[in-house]
Amino acid sequence: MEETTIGPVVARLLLESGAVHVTGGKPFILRSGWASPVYVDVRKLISSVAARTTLNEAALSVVKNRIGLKEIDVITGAETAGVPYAAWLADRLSLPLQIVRKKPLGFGRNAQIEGEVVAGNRALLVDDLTTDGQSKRNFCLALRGAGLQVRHLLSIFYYDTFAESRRTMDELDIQIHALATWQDIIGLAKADNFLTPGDIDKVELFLSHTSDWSKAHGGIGRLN
Ligand SMILES: O=P(O)(O)OC[C@H]1O[C@H](OP(=O)(O)OP(=O)(O)O)[C@H](O)[C@@H]1O
Ligand SMILES: O=C(O)c1cc(=O)[nH]c(=O)[nH]1
Repeated sequence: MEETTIGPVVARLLLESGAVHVTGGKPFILRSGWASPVYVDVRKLISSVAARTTLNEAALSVVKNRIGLKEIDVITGAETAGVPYAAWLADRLSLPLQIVRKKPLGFGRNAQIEGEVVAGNRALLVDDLTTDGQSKRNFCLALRGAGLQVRHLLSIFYYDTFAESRRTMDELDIQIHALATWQDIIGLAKADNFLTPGDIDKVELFLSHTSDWSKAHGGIGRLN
């Protein structure tokens, strides 16, 4: 897939599937405690065979053109929503698959990484979405603790508005490769009337003043 078409194509999938929710009332509370007027439910796409084909094409282009096929030994899906996308990609690339859990299972082998772990292998971490990157820190540290190398993250959707996520990626020395960001969604929503002008204003205000908006609506104002 052409590099320049990936963002708009994936944004269209998200908008057409109804994955982009803008609240008319109570704000959404996100994983880290941010309050938000929007919630992108990327998981919606796992049920669509057509979306699967498109996302696979987009992900393949990203791996080939931005990362390099020879740079990856294993595809690692992040619990929960990253797993299907990772499995599809591993299949297309004929690479091994792993799952990284949010925390060790707590019984049995007490494993946090499922599948075969080969120390030194270069893992491509795959998740459905990235907001402030705190889950990625957790996943990445678990993988590195097990001896894997992690330099690249493939995120189907990336907010790309939280200063915290950029800082986290820098600290972890990870490159994020997103198939779509808010810029793609807003651009398409404006061009094709997917969202009302009022909702677009609401989202844009949140995206440009994320922590203030969150704090004023009952969420956190910064990460602890
Ligand atoms: O913290 P970030 O790195 O910015 O990413 C946000 C996380 O929030 C979601 O997971 P969540 O735990 O809500 O749900 P899931 O178990 O369905 O994946 C999403 O799948 C990301 O893993
Ligand atoms: O950060 C989150 O928890 C989050 C945000 C979002 O838009 N969608 C989602 O599934 N999780």
